[in-house]
Amino acid sequence: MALKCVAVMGWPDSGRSIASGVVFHGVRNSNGEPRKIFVSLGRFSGPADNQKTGKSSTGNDVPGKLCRNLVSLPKPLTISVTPNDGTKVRISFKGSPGSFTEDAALKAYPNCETIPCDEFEEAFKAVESWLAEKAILPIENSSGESIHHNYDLLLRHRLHIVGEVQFVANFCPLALPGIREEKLKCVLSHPQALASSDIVLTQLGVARENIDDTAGAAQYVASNGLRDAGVVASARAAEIYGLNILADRIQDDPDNITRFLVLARDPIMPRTDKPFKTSIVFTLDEGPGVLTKALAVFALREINLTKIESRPQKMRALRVVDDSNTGRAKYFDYLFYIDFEASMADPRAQNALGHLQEFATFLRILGCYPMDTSL
Ligand SMILES: O=C(O)C(=O)C[C@]1(C(=O)O)C=C[C@@H](O)C=C1
Repeated sequence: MALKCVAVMGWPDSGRSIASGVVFHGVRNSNGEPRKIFVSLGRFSGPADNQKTGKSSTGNDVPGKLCRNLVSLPKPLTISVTPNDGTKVRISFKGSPGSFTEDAALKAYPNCETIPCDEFEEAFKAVESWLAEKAILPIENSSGESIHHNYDLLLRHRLHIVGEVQFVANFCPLALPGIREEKLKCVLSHPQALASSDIVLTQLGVARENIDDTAGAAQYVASNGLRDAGVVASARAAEIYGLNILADRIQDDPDNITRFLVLARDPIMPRTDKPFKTSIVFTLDEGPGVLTKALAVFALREINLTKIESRPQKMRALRVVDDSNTGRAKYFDYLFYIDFEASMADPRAQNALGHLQEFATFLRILGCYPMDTSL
């Protein structure tokens, strides 16, 4: 059967069914039965009552049909947009005021109100409970580290990626006023900041102590008046907590970039008039070459991949390949996270995901959002 892909974009019109996504018609299992046929970009919170008419019992558009009222959709959200009523957009983040994540939020939304949270999960929950409109979280660092926990949270929660921010973190050693660097016995900071400042910290010969976030470390040293402890944090943290900046840019790699994701309750409208990226997560059946086949759906359409990450499926980490469970290996089941350079409004991306949906055992679009090309 020929695969037909239809992009469906819509907006909640009565609160019940949020129809914004990509629907793939005509995908069937090997036994000929229709397979679950939509890939959610938005939240399809109600069942598709009538796939033929595209109307729910309440008369709203439902997944399965192209919405006809595209022209009357509300203005799509874009990065740096403030709410219409003039209030500041509220952005939750994990960390203390003065952290690099807050810097990234201010880069994308200069007039935003930031909401510090103790944990990443709390930042998600702040958006889900309408305390914040958006959340921002680090996802990867150019030094090679991915923040794996945040990949897991993206899947566990139903927020949508609506933007990315690339940010060069400028690491500065800070200390109480009057303290010179020779007096420091230890330096406190986020493990990423300590690892990225290895050369300078080794020269100083100081012990290193991990703290949850760079600005939290600055706050701790300042509020406890620690005279033999320094901090690696931002210049803004120095200002907020009354510390002195002893040096600038001590990171081993001056272009050490952290990539942050901006999340919101609703997706934004995919566009083709500027570079967009799409992030997905999927699972595959076990078998030789299945991942190669999955990646080929993008290569065939000349779609560039910018990131691939795999994470074990936490809920069923071990799969028994032999029902008798005698003498056979057990495999980990993996989730594959991929970012690719194409908008879901681009037929190439729709076709690639339609193709992937033919053999992926699970597929979710985490978001389609403008690429940060500022660096
Ligand atoms: O601790 C901070 O200031 C943060 O914003 C967190 C974080 C991270 O999680 O990687 C962000 C960017 C910097 O590279 C260091 C730490």
